[in-house]
Amino acid sequence: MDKDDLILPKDFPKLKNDAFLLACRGRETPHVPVWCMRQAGRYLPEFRESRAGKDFFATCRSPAACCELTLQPLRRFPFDAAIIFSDILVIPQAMGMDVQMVAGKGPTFPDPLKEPEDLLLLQSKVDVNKELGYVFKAITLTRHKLEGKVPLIGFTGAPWTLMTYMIEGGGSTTQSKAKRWLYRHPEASHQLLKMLTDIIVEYLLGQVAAGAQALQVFESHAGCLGPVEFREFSLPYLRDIARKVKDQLKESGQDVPLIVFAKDGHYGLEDLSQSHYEVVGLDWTVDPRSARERTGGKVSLQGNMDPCALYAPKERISEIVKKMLEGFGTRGYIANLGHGLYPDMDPENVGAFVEAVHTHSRHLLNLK
Ligand SMILES: O=C(O)CCc1c2[nH]c(c1CC(=O)O)Cc1[nH]c(c(CC(=O)O)c1CCC(=O)O)Cc1[nH]c(c(CC(=O)O)c1CCC(=O)O)Cc1[nH]c(c(CCC(=O)O)c1CC(=O)O)C2
Repeated sequence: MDKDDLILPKDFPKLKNDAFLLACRGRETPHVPVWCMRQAGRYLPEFRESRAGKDFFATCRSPAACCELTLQPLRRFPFDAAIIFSDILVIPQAMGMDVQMVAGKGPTFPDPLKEPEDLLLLQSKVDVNKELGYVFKAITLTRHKLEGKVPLIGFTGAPWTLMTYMIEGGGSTTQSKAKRWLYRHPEASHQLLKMLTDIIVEYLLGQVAAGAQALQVFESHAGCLGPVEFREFSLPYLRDIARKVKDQLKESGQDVPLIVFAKDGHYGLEDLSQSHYEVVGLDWTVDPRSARERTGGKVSLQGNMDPCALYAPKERISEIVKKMLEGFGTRGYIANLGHGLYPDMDPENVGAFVEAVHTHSRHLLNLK
C-alpha cells in the first residue's frame, strides 16, 4: 500500500481563500473568484510530462498522480478553486463497461450498449466505495496537500451525458445512436438514466465525505436535446441528483454548494435556475445580462468566456474579461470559460485571464 493511501478525511487544513464558496452562495467577496474547466490538462507542459507514456485511466486510479495533476495549475496561477483530476467516464467503468482512452481518438467503448437487453449486462447496484474509492482517496489526499489554499471541487458526468457515451461508444457530433433510444426505447432510456442517477448520488456523497467542498455536475451533451427532450430525459435527473445529495448531506449536518453545467442548454436556463443547484454554469452562447435576467437572482452564475478568446493577445483578453464582468456583475458570480481549455492554448494567456478577472473585479468592487 502507498503511504498516501492511509491519509484520512479529517483535520483538513483551514481554508485561507473562501471567495469561491462565498460567491457560490451569492455572498460578498473581495474579488470575483475564477477557475477554468480543464485547468489541469494538456495545455500545461508539466501535465504532458507527468502523463507521458502512462495509460489515462491508470493515472485516474492513482491518488498520488491525480493529486499532483490537480495541484499543477495552482502552482502557476492564482486560481480560486481546484477541481480534482479525474474523468466523467469512471462511472460507466464502475458499472462494468470497458472504456479505453485511444490517442488521437478520445474515449472509446469497445462494447457500447446497442439494444435495451444490453442493460442486463450492466452492474446496476454499484458499491461505489469499492469501485470508485480511488477517486475518494485522491480527493482526501489533495485536500490535505492543498493546505487550505483554495477549496476543492468534486464532479461527475450527468446521466444523459454518460448515457450518450455508453451508447455511442465514444464522441459523436449528432449523438444519433443515443437519441434513437430516446425516441424508440423511452422506457429503457429512463431505466438507464435512473440507474446512473442512483450511482451518481452515492458517488457525489462519497466525494463530500472524502473532502470535496463543492460539486459540479457536467451535462456536456445538453445541446443535442431540444427543450422537450431536455425536460423529459435530462432535467428530472439533474433535479433528483441535487435534491437527494442535499437531503442526505443535511441529515449529517453538511452542506456543500452544487453547480450544474448544461453545455449548450440555453433553452433550459429558467428551469436550471430552479433545480436546487446554487450555481448555474454557462457556455459562451449565452449573453451575461440576459442570463441574469432569465435566472432572476435565484442562483449564482459561472462562466462563460469563449475558450477561443484565449487565442487573442493579452490586452484583448483583458477587454473581453472586463465586458464579461460588467455583464454579470460582481456579486454571485464565478468567472470561468464557457467550456474546457484546449490542448494548444498558451499557459501565459490563461494567466492573463486569471489576472484580468482579479484586477477588473477589484476595480469594479472599489467603485461601489
Ligand atoms: O481529446 C481527447 O483525446 C479526449 C478527451 C476526453 C477525455 N475525457 C473525455 C474526453 C472527450 C472530450 O473532452 O471531448 C470525456 C469528458 N471528460 C470530462 C467531460 C466533461 C466536459 O468537459 O464537459 C467530458 C465530456 C466532454 C464532451 O463530450 O463534450 C471532464 C473532465 N476530463 C478531465 C477533467 C479533469 C481536469 O481537467 O482536471 C474533467 C473535469 C473537470 C474539469 O473540467 O476541469 C481530464 C481529461 N480527460 C481526458 C483528458 C485528455 C487525455 C489525457 O490527458 O491523456 C484530460 C486532460 C485534458 O483535458 O487535457 C480524456
